Amino acid sequence: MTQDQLKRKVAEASLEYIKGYSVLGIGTGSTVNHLIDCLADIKHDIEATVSSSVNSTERLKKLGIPVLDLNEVGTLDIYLDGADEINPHKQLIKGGGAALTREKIIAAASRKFICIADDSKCVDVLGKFPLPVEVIPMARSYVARELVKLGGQPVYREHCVTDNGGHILDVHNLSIVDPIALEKAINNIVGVITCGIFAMRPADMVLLATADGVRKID
Ligand SMILES: O=C[C@H](O)[C@H](O)[C@H](O)COP(=O)(O)O
Repeated sequence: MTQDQLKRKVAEASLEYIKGYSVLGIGTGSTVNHLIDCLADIKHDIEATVSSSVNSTERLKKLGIPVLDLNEVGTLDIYLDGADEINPHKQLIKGGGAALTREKIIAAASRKFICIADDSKCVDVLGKFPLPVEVIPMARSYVARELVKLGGQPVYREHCVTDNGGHILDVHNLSIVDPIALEKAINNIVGVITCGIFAMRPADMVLLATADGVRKID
């Protein structure tokens, strides 16, 4: 089975877990794109969504699924999103698609965060995937120097402007043994909007597609 087929499989499996919820938080990325396609079949049960990116918003609206501003909704019952890396504590690296800040806001504002992914995303220690850090553009080189002091090798993601007008630094060579401490340290650098470590607010449940089926990690 290809990685894309696994993504489809886990997206389909996640429908079971959104039954009974009429307002859904929807993430960003290729796994979520499969989920959005699957939502088309059950769109009459969905009152509205809150989306973490312009891309997901456009896809949802194309299907006729309403998208609301998070400010209008308040606390969300459920949020579904993919990940770039997942450790055994359900802590994540996210932001490969540059949507990390809005994703982190929706995750923080949600009672339950279900991460959907294929099993290639599982690691023991986070950091093999270069850590995305969203920065205010004028702070880019200052933040990069501070990230070097933390042991990383930041690389500017050229031609990428986030939905918030931010720039992305992808930080290589980090072995993230204490994800909460590093998340706090990076978020404390002046000019950082947020970093792609989701450790202070990890996923509550991970649905993982494997060649043998979808595994639930609760
Ligand atoms: O910014 C993008 C997001 O964090 C995605 O959820 C993450 O990159 C995983 O994407 P995909 O489902 O395409 O592997």
